[in-house]
Amino acid sequence: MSAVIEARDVEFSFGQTPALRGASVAVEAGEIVAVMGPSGSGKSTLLHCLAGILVPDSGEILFDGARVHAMAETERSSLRRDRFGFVFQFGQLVPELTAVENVALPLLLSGVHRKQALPRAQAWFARLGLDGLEQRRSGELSGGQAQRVALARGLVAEPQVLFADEPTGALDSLTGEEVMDLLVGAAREQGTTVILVTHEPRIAAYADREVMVRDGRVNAPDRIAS
Ligand SMILES: Nc1ncnc2c1ncn2[C@@H]1O[C@H](COP(=O)(O)OP(=O)(O)OP(=O)(O)O)[C@@H](O)[C@H]1O
Repeated sequence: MSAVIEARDVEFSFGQTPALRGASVAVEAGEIVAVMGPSGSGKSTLLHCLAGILVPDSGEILFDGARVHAMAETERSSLRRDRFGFVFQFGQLVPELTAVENVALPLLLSGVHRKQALPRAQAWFARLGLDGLEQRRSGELSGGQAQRVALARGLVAEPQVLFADEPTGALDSLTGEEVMDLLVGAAREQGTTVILVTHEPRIAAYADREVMVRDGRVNAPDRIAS
């Protein structure tokens, strides 16, 4: 099978600080991959390069046959909006909007009319056990509830790839596992590919496969010891 998204020999530095030093990884459609590794090893930078948020200094990012590293910012921005979904450690909900408006946001930004977007967003509330919380603002939600709202926002537009950077990092372990059950269940149902950055083996265990980032490079787990 061929990869839906791939990094080839990617290098990226923040000024003088090298974050990626020839990172390569290929992820197949529908696969759930956990990106593991020590703090500062380059996990988030790799995710940001794959998602077209950062542009590599050298190397290639390929998505569905397209050369993401060579795209103009406007093209990468449409790609992120139309084909990718995102969930971060701290849900990053827009505090001025209600929970249902937050979930509807990616649809509204893609040009879906409010009349269609809000019911589609609404449908996620029952699915994620959030019934009745639609009109709350982020300050009126628990951490676990807010993260489920963020997950719904990441998946509502049925992205091809969901990028999740420590999505359970701010949650207690039980709530974190609930969020992971929902994330994996919904992704499998939609056939969404998931790239999940985590340093917790318990969370990585939800993935089909783990890759390990060390010193800005990606190793298969069985090659780490050598
Ligand atoms: N905005 C930035 N400016 C300068 N250096 C940065 C920036 N972001 C990351 N770095 C550096 O790049 C390297 C890789 O960072 P990155 O955040 O990708 O690692 P990580 O594996 O995700 O770490 P963590 O698990 O702690 O989140 C580190 O040396 C880090 O200090």
